[in-house]
Amino acid sequence: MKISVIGCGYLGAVHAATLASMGHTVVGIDVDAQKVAHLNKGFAPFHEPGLDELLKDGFATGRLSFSAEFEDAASASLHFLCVGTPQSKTSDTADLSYLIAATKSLLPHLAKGAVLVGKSTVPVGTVDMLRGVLARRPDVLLGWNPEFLRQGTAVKDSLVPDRLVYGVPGGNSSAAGVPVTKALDAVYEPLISAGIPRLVCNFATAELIKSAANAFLATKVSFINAMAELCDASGADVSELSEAMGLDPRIGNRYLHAGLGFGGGCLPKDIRSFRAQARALDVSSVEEWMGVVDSVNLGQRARTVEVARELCRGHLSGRTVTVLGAAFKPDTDDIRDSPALDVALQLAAAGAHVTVTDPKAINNAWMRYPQLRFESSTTRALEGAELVLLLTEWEEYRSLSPEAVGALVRRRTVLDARNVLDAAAWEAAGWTVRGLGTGATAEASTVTAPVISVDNSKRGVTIL
Ligand SMILES: NC(=O)c1ccc[n+]([C@@H]2O[C@H](COP(=O)([O-])OP(=O)(O)OC[C@H]3O[C@@H](n4cnc5c(N)ncnc54)[C@H](O)[C@@H]3O)[C@@H](O)[C@H]2O)c1
Ligand SMILES: O=c1ccn([C@@H]2O[C@H](COP(=O)(O)OP(=O)(O)O[C@H]3O[C@H](CO)[C@@H](O)[C@H](O)[C@H]3O)[C@@H](O)[C@H]2O)c(=O)[nH]1
Repeated sequence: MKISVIGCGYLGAVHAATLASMGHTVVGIDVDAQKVAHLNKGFAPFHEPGLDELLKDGFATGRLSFSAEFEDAASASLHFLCVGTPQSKTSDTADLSYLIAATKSLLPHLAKGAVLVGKSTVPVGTVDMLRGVLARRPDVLLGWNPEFLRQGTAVKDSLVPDRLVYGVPGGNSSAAGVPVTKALDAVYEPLISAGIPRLVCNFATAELIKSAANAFLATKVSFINAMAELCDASGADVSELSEAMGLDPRIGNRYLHAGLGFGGGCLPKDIRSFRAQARALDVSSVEEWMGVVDSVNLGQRARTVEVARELCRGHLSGRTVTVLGAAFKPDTDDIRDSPALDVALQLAAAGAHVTVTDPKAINNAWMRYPQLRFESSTTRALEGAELVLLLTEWEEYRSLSPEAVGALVRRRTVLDARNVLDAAAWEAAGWTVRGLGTGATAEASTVTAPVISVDNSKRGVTIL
């Protein structure tokens, strides 16, 4: 099938490459000409494991191309809308202007009877609104096919998704939806043959499934982070609590990892948009719920700064602090609403001398926050630190040697805000280790790690 993918960011570029790998002829359209040029060279314009290989395969077969011209989408019979729906600058609502602009640009190039399917995450009622934009083209068939991929594992999530959801006119029981269902079945034939479950529903349900799924994931994370606060107040350990809770299959251990909380281009803006939708629909339970999930999440960032202050004996001003991690999570260079950078900015605002390092996100972070100091070498970033904060749990930070890092820093104190380090091993190497929710509040405020002078001969030591 000839398919176009409109919007080639973290979602669209992966979707286009995945569809080409399934045997379709795909053109990706994006208004960002630089991104298009990058993609046409066979390289992803962002870090996503496995995507470069998929792009190269797509070009090798001649089935994949990218363009900044909407007319290049004209020969496609099915179009996927994958543009951004960020939080509006002035409220919690999703900004749908990119979606409307993309639909309008595509409109003159849609073949008769073309199928237009949205993948972007949108508030309930968006498809009805888009019908208005398409009013003069009643022949165009609309569908909504929300996407559930995660950055960092986007290729695998696209090739082996947990489920496919189709929003179609009238839902599962209406004849009006059949042509859209058939078209989407043809697109996803290899996945359906492999037994991936597919659910067909009406537009409102499809829109809400996506929002509700993200709201539930965010709820799990904020729930365990609220428990972490309780653990700190009572001397309990949230990692043990979470492990024990998760062994009950009705609860499960995924999205139950306590720490600095969620960030990124999806969960934070999606729960705010969900909250705004609930408010507009006068459903106060969801509105209040999402408000609590959001404030618990942001509270983890404030708590991290407070614990850092405690570990610096009450004063951040003038302290030399190293932040490990800038991306919102490991295996991506995405810094949208990054908890790590939020904390780094708060530490810097409190007067600390902050150095941030990250394996992949330094360039994005530096362009967005030139006021922060960045260092690409982990070794150099750690030299002379009085406090180390592990804020994004990249594998290379999880596997740091406490002895090697200890030789670089001035004070062996680490705040593991992702609760991933082997605290016993670090303590055995003379470190004071604090996590979030490890029940150590009282102890930590009294412990003082020894000050170690920096041995400059260790400069350039590779500790990874
Ligand atoms: N990132 C994810 O993991 C993920 C997963 C599932 C769903 N989503 C949803 O997918 C949508 C896209 O998210 P993203 O993370 O890929 O965003 P993104 O910002 O990385 O990508 C959006 C792309 O759309 C392009 N664009 C903007 N206006 C355009 C227009 N008028 N015509 C053509 N292209 C245009 C931008 O240049 C950009 O490349 C959002 O609704 C998001 O919530 C994202
Ligand atoms: O136990 C956990 C799990 C995750 N996180 C944090 O939660 C955030 C989101 O993580 P993740 O869900 O893995 O990343 P995303 O790529 O943002 O994916 C989410 O958002 C996408 C866009 O809507 C959806 O498609 C995915 O299904 C949904 O998982 C990150 O900051 C993680 O650090 C935790 O703090 N604790």
